[in-house]
Amino acid sequence: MAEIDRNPGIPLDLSWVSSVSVNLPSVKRRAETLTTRRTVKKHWQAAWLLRAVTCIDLTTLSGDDTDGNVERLCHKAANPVRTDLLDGLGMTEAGITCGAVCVYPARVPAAVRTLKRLGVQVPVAAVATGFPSGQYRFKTRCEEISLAVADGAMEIDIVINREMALTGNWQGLYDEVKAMRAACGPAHMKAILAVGDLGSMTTVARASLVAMMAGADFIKTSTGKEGVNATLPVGLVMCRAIREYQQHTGIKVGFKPAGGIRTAKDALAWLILMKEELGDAWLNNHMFRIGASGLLADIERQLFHYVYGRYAAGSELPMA
Ligand SMILES: O=C[C@H](O)COP(=O)(O)O
Repeated sequence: MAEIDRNPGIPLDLSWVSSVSVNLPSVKRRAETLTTRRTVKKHWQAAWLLRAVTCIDLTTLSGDDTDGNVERLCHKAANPVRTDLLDGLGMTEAGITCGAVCVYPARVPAAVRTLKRLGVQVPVAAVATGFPSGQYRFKTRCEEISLAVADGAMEIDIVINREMALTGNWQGLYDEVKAMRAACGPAHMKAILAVGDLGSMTTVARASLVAMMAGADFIKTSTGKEGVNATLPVGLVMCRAIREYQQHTGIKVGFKPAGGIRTAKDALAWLILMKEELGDAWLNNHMFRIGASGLLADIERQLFHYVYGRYAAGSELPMA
């Protein structure tokens, strides 16, 4: 993401924040029609799926992560699609990689080392600030950011303080996110709202705005650990907040749905949402990421089908 502009943020505008409200039935209706009114034509699907691959933050966030499995993840992020499939699609020279590798702070050194050894420009994203709950002291949450940046993370996925959003303490939330943004230094910051914890779509829309006002370069739906994670209706509300922020400030903020996105069909639905609500400027990995631990396997299976006309046996796509 190095070459794109950052979001410098703006002063907190409380009257704008409190003026926001969401009409839930109309959001649901719109989300339902998104994938029925518009589909991706068969002969474009492989191209869209390859685009989705380049937008994946290939993720492992498990208690039993080791340097070994993080190294394997980095190899996969550097070469996400088998060479024969790329040959079959005429994309051998396209240099397709995932958007980033996303890991816990303790795994950043292994990820940075491995990607450097592989010689690919895939950034390492670290979750930080007491991910996933954020229930830690402010000082240690900020220190986690600085340590991950010092270890070479170029992107930081912070979690917001849910209590502040739930109680409408927008000034407190703004101050925290702004301080986190300062701790990120040159690293790009994605603000995870943990939408499944926020109780209402209006709170999601207001928290989206406050995070952007405080300087978030991306807003992200979920940690993947809440009961409800990325859904199209919530994505729609967040994309509209991004659009409103751009209309008022001229600043483009990126979007990252994450949590439970597992199928090629899901990936296409999220791309359609981006195209319909934000336009082509968001159809790239500078402005759009999909946080996922298990999505790539299904995309590779669909690409195999596209190239060979049949689905692969498990043994034919072992890396997936
Ligand atoms: O930030 C990424 C999420 O933790 C990934 O969630 P997932 O494991 O459900 O794909």
